[in-house]
Amino acid sequence: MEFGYIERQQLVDPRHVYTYLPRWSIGLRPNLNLDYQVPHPDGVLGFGGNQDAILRMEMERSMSLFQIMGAEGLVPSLEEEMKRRNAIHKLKKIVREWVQTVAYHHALPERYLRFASGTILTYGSYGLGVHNSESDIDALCVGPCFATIEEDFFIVLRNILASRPEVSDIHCVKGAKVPLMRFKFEGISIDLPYARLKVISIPEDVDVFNPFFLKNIDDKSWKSLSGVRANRRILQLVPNVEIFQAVLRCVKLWAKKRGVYGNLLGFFGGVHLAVLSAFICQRHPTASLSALFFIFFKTFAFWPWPTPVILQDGVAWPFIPTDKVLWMPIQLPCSPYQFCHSNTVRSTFFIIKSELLRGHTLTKDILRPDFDWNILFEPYPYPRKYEKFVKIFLSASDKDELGDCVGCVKSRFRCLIIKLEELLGFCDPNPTEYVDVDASEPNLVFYWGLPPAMTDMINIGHVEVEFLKSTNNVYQGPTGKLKLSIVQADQLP
Ligand SMILES: Nc1ncnc2c1ncn2[C@@H]1O[C@H](COP(=O)(O)OP(=O)(O)OP(=O)(O)O)[C@@H](O)[C@H]1O
Ligand SMILES: [Mg+2]
Ligand SMILES: [Mg+2]
Repeated sequence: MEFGYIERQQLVDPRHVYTYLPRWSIGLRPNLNLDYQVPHPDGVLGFGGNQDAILRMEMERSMSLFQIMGAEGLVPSLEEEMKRRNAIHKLKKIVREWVQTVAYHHALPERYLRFASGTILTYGSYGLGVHNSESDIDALCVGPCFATIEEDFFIVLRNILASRPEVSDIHCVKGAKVPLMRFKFEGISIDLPYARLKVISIPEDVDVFNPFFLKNIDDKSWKSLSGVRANRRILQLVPNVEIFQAVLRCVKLWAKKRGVYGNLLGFFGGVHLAVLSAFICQRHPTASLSALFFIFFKTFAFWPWPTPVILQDGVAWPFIPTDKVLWMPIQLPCSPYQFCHSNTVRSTFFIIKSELLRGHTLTKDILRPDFDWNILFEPYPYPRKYEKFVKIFLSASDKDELGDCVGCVKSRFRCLIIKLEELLGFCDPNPTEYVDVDASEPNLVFYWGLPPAMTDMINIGHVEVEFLKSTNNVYQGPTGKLKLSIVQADQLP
């Protein structure tokens, strides 16, 4: 059913053979050299034929995408939106008061005291306007020169937040590339990194591109600011923000349904998909939503990786070489033009590629009368595709401890994927998180697909020990439990 009509294509176009192969076999094959060219703008869908009819069809396809977005709850209700705005408003107030407290503790002279201020800048999916009711709010706390990250942010502000009735589940993630506090504010997940500027007074909507505010800032602050700067640049570069938001929502939905969303597992993160979507929107300023979604697949299914994807903004960027092997380099559109951090490994690269090819195969006949978007968004059927899975079971005596332990283990998932890849040649890290309701302790479970051959030969106990060693380097808190085992498809929840 799923690929019923593709069979015909398979006869004429050998590259569609790939869509038939299980994900695990794709990586074992040499790359086909496809002489592919990015399609030319507008009207891409209608080669010849009646232009009016084509436009009408395109509009219909775009409308059904909007309906799917609504049905999937991708657009938050007005009430949810107000709740988020209110949370940010309150957070800004807390930050302003915190700056005053810290200024007082640091004995800031009276004449400066009344100017001392800080602010909150939102970014991530919320900043781009593509969040849904489940998304976190990525909020950068911007503080003045005298407020340190170690004491004033991670201790004083943390205690202020912890004492508020709206705040729960607060964790400090100090060891991350971008150190942050993670907590719930009135039930909404907040990621709160910190940037310290070398000024005393910070305007509420401080210009993150103004060199005056960026002078002499430390490395951590620079990294924290880069998220906000990248997001704002993306919004400046796309020709139509609303269409870009719709494309990105659709692309994220597709990636989540097909199990290729989650940077920690080696798949796309929000920022990667934002740059890829912006890239398409920028090159096709007048194309409709359905056309852009089609072009997205057509472009990236055959992208000559590792050629980097670079959003143009009128200046020729230097190509910044890196010593790390990058499978899918995607450049951030703001100085210093680094690549988005990525955990992609060989397995996840080929999984992403195979899903992009599937996307292209399914959307290239978008104007067919019986075309249906729902097939594109069908969840990836793991239990049908793999016989064996590695089960990763994490548990702890309470929810807080589990939160810490999960954060740490997830940050080391790349090591585990690489280990399994070394032993078995392939691993499909399904990002879905399950809970074992029969277990007595709070827990979280992952099931990653494995290739059929050789699974019986690996010593999963040994893999567990090796993986635990790698997590011990980053996790010194009270220990949660980690158990790896191999299970059959029919043991999946
Ligand atoms: N791998 C990365 N490389 C560079 N910047 C990143 C990376 N991951 C996150 N960021 C920055 O942090 C922001 C928030 O990341 P987050 O993981 O919350 O994604 P998101 O786009 O908000 O999607 P989601 O809806 O899943 O939360 C991104 O928009 C980006 O600016
Ligand atoms: Mg986010
Ligand atoms: Mg986040």
